[in-house]
Amino acid sequence: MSRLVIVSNRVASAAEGKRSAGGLAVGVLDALKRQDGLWFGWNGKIEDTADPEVAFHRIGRIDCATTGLSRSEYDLYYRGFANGTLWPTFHYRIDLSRYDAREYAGYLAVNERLAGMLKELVGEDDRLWIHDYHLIPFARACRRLGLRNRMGFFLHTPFPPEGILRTVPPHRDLAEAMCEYDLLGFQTRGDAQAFLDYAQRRLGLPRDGDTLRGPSGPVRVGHYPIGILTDDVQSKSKARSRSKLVATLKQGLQERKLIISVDRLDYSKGMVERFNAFERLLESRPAYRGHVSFVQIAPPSRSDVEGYRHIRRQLESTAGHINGRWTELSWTPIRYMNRAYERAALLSFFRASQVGFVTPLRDGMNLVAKEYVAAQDPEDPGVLVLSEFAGAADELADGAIIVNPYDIDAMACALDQALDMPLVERRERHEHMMRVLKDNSIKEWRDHFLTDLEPPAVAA
Ligand SMILES: O=P(O)(O)OC[C@H]1O[C@H](O[C@H]2O[C@H](CO)[C@@H](O)[C@H](O)[C@H]2O)[C@H](O)[C@@H](O)[C@@H]1O
Ligand SMILES: O=c1ccn([C@@H]2O[C@H](COP(=O)(O)OP(=O)(O)O)[C@@H](O)[C@H]2O)c(=O)[nH]1
Repeated sequence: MSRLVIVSNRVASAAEGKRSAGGLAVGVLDALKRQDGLWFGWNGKIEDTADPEVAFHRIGRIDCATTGLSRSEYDLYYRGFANGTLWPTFHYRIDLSRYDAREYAGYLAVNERLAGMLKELVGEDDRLWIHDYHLIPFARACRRLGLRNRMGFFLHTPFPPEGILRTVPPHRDLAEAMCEYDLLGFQTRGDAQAFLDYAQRRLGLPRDGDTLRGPSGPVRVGHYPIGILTDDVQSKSKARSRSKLVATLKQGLQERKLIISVDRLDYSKGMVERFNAFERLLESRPAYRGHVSFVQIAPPSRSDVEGYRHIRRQLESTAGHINGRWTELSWTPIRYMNRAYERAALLSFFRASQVGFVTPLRDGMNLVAKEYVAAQDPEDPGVLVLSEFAGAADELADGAIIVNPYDIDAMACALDQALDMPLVERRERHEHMMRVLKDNSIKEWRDHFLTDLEPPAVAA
């Protein structure tokens, strides 16, 4: 029988429900919960052994197989090409991107090693679903080893337009490697279109509707916006709304309104601009001084990559400056926390807040935006202020207040509008967004992708 085999750099840890601060692991775990399958990838550890092995653990019905990375693999593949070159470029930050041919060679080598390990674990009928920018050449490595399985690839980040992609020297090799998959999935129509444009113009591939004629066969291209377990988020946030943590949060607020943001500490998330917008609100509308608090939860991420160390210093100094200027004996305007919370706790914080402030400069989807909406009390919902550059804006534009995260004044106005929005309008907007989230939950994401991965029916 055919099994679903998921391959991603990040695999959820054995203790399901443990703190997890990344959307890919959260999304894949939710998608696999209802189905038997195998999930293969990195165990998150640096292990200096000449002969890395595969270890197995189970999360519910899911078998997980993981392996370590050696120090040099970690440096070249994860810290180097994946997060020092591809991540910034795919988020339109070519100023933060660098290129080193040795890192690219290391990236290819890790893909080959992982493909070799996976070969021993899969049957010939298994469907392979590969995730994210770490593993672009994975299908090509598998094909070279003789694997003929159907293979689909889903990119969780944005895919940039040609002019930006071409700043990565091996751009052509990467795009050709993408054409070894049977199906390529992107978060938004715009991302899918950017890839199709590149493949047609630069690789000269003929196109038939949503399918490219690649050198090794047809490559179907589509967009599959990742969703959440909407009902589950709703019930968890309600169940936790009377927890000790929420009581502590409310005690600290003392009836003040709460603006909340949650992001991995990443330069793509637009946190400096967001802090500045909050300060602009205090400057321009004095009535809010002492009456609104902003909580930013930002667990550290990839802290051994230079761009991340820099943004951390910048945020510390910006938050310090704003709090130094505005804090009163009984009120601290920004509470900036570099720690992760369990997801259920975050959902209960969302429900206790009046505004979800989600303003990335660029983001593949941003699951926090969707979780914020689903976590609200439908009778008295908070308002989502959302960047137009988050993938989630394609679906939530009619219910959220959409902002340009580079426009500090406009973001301050949006906060004012959100804090002051009448109940009737908040309910209408929330209802609208909930319909969208229920119609495109994580189940639809998985089912649409896997249906499209099936081979086309052969005419009798
Ligand atoms: O694995 P890490 O290096 O610790 O980083 C965490 C994950 O970050 C990124 O998540 C993306 O996927 C989300 C779900 O589709 C999406 O909402 C978000 O916009 C993306 O940024 C990254 O793409 C993952 O590979 C990482 O595991
Ligand atoms: O302290 C934290 C911070 C984040 N998250 C979860 O991590 C995911 C972040 O996904 P998102 O798509 O917003 O961004 P990413 O970090 O993947 O770029 C969401 O499900 C959050 O609820 C969490 O569980 N604990």
